[in-house]
Amino acid sequence: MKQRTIKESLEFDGVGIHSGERTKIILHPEGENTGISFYRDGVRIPAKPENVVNTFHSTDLGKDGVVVKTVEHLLATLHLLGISNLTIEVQGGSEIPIMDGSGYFFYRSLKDKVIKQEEDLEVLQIKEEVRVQRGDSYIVALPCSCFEITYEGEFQTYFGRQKYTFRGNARDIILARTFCFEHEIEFIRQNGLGKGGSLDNTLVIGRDKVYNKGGLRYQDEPVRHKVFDLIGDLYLLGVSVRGKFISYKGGHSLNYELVKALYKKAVAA
Ligand SMILES: O=C(NO)C1(CSc2ccc(Oc3ccc(Cl)cc3)cc2)CCOCC1
Ligand SMILES: [Zn+2]
Repeated sequence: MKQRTIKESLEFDGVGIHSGERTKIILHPEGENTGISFYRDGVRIPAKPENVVNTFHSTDLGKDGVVVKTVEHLLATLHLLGISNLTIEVQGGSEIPIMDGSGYFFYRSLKDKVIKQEEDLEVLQIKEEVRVQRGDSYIVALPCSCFEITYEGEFQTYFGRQKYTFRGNARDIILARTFCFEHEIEFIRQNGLGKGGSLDNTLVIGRDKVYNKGGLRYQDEPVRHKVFDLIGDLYLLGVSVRGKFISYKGGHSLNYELVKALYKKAVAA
């Protein structure tokens, strides 16, 4: 697979779901082998595992005291489009705009601007089983020439146990929004998070219904979004990944444990 960037700079405006800050991001094309970096307040923060500073309800990067929050949905969209050379300049706030809670607005604007470059993108091929576990949550990476992700969640409320397997088609997950349970909101807000959260950018799930007027975009929207999150967190590896991933109740923290384990193996290889 060839490396890719975009043919011209692109801007997105919006609110950060946790900070509530209004932020503008400007995506700039970059040459081959540059990788993906965020740029804020004069600091360049490569999208790499060593720059992860928080994984509680989002994946945040930081370097030299500068933080860029909630990078996962943009990284997932870039991963799906195979864009691997880009600088994301962050102006105004510290958080990537949540848009409608899914990758749709990023994907819609980016997909027609992708350009192939000369050099190949490195591929990380899973050669042996890698497993990370925390409590009863686990993620297993297995050898496969494919790129396949299965997520199984135990959702309180009427969703109960849901399972979804992604086999590579962006359209199957790009509309899946971030979500929360109505009874979680108070806790999230007490922790100073969710200041920009609303029914416009989050699927809010009650005991026996969703509060969003339009209802669900897919009947299993929450598990599809969890797959989308893992696709974003996996892109911190900065390469194309080949393997079969199975996540049982995983989240950003466990995704990050897996990324560190894979990164360590890849560097050792
Ligand atoms: O998508 C995610 N990460 O990328 C998750 C984000 S959790 C999350 C939960 C709630 C929030 O604030 C809100 C406050 C009030 C309202 Cl009305 C709506 C939202 C904000 C965020 C969900 C899937 O599991 C991983 C975490
Ligand atoms: Zn998410």
